[in-house]
Amino acid sequence: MSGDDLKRMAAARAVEAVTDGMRLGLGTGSTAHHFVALLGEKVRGGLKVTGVPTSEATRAQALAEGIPLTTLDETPGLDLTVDGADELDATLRLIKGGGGALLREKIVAAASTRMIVIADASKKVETLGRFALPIEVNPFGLEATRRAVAHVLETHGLPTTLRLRTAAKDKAFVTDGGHFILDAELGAIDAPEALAEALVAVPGVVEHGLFIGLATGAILAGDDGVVEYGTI
Ligand SMILES: O=C(CO)[C@H](O)[C@H](O)COP(=O)(O)O
Repeated sequence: MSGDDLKRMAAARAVEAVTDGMRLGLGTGSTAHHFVALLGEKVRGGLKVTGVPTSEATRAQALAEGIPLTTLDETPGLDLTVDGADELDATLRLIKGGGGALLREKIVAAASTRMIVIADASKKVETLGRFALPIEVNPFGLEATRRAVAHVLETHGLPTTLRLRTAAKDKAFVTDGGHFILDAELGAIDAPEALAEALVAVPGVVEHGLFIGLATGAILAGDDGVVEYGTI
């Protein structure tokens, strides 16, 4: 089975957890794309839900699918967010932001009673850090912020190389919120909570991709089938 088939399989299981009247956070990325497409089919079949998209890309897709949308200003509390992840560990700590939507993804997940991660089984790791940690920063003072972030990484015994994420033609990638992303190749993050706390304390850091205490369940699809973790 292809990786994309596995993503769709995990998404299909998550759609089963959606019930009438739910206020949903709609994730970003290729796995969440499957979820939004399958949810759209259900909505066209009569399911009543409202969604808050975590990116402009997901907003466009959800609108095309006919999924009614709301905002966190109109609807500050959500029942369930379904989103992908770049990595997750056994305690449902995540690295997210490979698609650059980490800020809105974290705000939406934090506003939700439950967050289900959908992914192919290759995303599960023993120790977070194989995937480069995205750190979203304000463009103002980029070099000063980069130095301060490198200092935090050094004090946590981690590699300090930070790569400014680029888009087409070597231009800096710009998030939906108008920020840049520094990707940190860390290898293994032994103390994610401490690192998360230290990173958000750096002026200029808008958010980082460590999602701790947010996911309540995970659906992972592999060649042997679907495995669920936590509460679905
Ligand atoms: O965090 C994300 C976007 O910011 C995505 O959820 C993450 O990158 C996983 O993407 P995919 O489902 O395409 O593997």
